[in-house]
Amino acid sequence: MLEVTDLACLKGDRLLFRGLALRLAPGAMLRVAGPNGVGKTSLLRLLTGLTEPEAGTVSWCGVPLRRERENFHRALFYLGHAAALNDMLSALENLRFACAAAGDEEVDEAACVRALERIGLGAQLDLPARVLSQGQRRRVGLARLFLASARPLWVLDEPFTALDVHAVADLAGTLGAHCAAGGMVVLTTHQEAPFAQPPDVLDVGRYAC
Ligand SMILES: Nc1ncnc2c1ncn2[C@@H]1O[C@H](COP(=O)(O)OP(=O)(O)OP(=O)(O)O)[C@@H](O)[C@H]1O
Repeated sequence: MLEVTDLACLKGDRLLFRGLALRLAPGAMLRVAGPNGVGKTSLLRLLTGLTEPEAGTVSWCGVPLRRERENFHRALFYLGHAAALNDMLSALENLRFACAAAGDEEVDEAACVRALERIGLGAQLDLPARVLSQGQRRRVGLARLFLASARPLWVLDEPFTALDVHAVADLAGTLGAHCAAGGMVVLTTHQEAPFAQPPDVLDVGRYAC
């Protein structure tokens, strides 16, 4: 269970939002909505513990994040809005590096190959990231979803960006299946996706200062 109470976010000398509250139970999917610049990415970074709130608390299983970091990070899969790839490394090497950096020690090369094949990059495994298209770069990051089923909380910033219509539908199905299995998803997106069960929506603009 992820719970947020009375959250405020300061950027520079500007208070973006305050009084924001949410609760995410197993099986739930939440879409964080609002116009450009309202603070969606900033909220996701607060939810993942990457940044500290100006006020309020983010709790995981009833314990504030600042006292729960290790357990929380084992439970979290976070995908930022930029595809953070090393252009010199291949798609497979990038995925293996991302898994190692996240502490997924049990993930071996064969599992990474299967994940990349599952996401439609079977023919690009050994291509350097610098020659991949934007959608293919996005897919390298998303391939980790197929290795992260043990992590209940998925926080995804614009996961559909640059994906074609089939990949959008496939990803929507993957996220729905994760929730149906008791996982939780928080995402931002500016585009509609064909979810079988429409996610709950949190409009950050309601809390804007
Ligand atoms: N150091 C800073 N000083 C002042 N404002 C900042 C600073 N850093 C970020 N901001 C502002 O914080 C706001 C929130 O940015 P954020 O990326 O969270 O928005 P967003 O809702 O995710 O936008 P988008 O839909 O465009 O991705 C923006 O208006 C941005 O200009």
